[in-house]
Amino acid sequence: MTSTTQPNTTLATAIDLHRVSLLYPDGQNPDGSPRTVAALDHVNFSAAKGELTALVGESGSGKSSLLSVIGALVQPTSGTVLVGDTNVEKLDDAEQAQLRRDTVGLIFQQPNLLSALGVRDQLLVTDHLRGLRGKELKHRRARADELLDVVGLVDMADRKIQALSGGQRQRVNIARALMGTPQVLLADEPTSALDQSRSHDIMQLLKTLTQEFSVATVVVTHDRGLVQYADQEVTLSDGRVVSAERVVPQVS
Ligand SMILES: Nc1ncnc2c1ncn2[C@@H]1O[C@H](COP(=O)(O)OP(=O)(O)OP(=O)(O)O)[C@@H](O)[C@H]1O
Repeated sequence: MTSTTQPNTTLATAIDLHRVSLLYPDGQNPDGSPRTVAALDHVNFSAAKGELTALVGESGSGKSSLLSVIGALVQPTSGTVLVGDTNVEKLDDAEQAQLRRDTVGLIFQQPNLLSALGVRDQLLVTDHLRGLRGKELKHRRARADELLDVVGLVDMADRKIQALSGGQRQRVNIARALMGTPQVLLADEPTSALDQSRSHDIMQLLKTLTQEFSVATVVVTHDRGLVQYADQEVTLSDGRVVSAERVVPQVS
C-alpha cells in the first residue's frame, strides 16, 4: 500500500514531496546494461511546521535518502520537492547550498562538533560560514546564548566540547542547527549514541523546540519507544512509503 502523509491541515506545510524517486547505479545486468537501485520509489511525503515526524523502517529502506533529498544534499531522479516555499529542483548549486544554510537545520547521529572550539563558538561558527563578520557576528552571541539556554547549556557556553557528555554534545548540535532560523529540522538517528534515558530527553527537547520555533522536524529512528514524541509516523520499506499515520498521544 502506498499512502500520502496527512499533516495537521491547520498548520502550514513546510515539506512536500510528490512522487519522488532516487535511483543509484548498481552495477550491470547480465546483458551488460546498467542496473539501478531505487533508494526512493515514487514517495509522497509532507510535514507541517510545528510538527515532528518519526521516520522509521528497516535498514536500507530509504530513510537517510529521504532526509538527503529534503535537505537538498541529493537531487532526486524524478518528482517534485518543496521545502518551505522553494521548489528544490529549480535551484542551481549555489541556491541549493543557500537553502541548506538558511532553511534547513541538520542534526547527525554523532555530533560533528569542532573539538578546538568552545560551546558558544560551535554555534557562532555557522554564522561565520554564512558570511557574517565583525560587529554582525558579535550581535549573534545573544542568539547563541538564547539557544544554549533553551537546550539547558547556557552555563557551559565557554566550556570546551571535550568536557561535555554525549547527551550535552547532542544538545549543542541541536542548538547549532537552529542558529540559522530554519523552517525544517532534519535529524538522522540523533539518539543512537545515547542511553535510553538521554534518548527520551533529546526527543522531548526536539518536540518542544519543534513547537516553540515552529519548524517541521523529521527524525529518523530505529527505536519504536521514541515514536511517542512524534505527531506523525511514516514507515518506509524498499524505498516506498508503506504507512503514514497520526500518532495518538500517550495518556500519562
Ligand atoms: N550512494 C549510494 N550509492 C548506491 N546505493 C546507495 C547509496 N546510498 C544509499 N544507497 C542504497 O539505497 C537504499 C536506501 O539506503 P538508505 O541509506 O537511504 O537507507 P536507510 O533506511 O537510511 O538505512 P539505514 O537504516 O541502514 O541507515 C539502500 O539499498 C542502499 O544500499
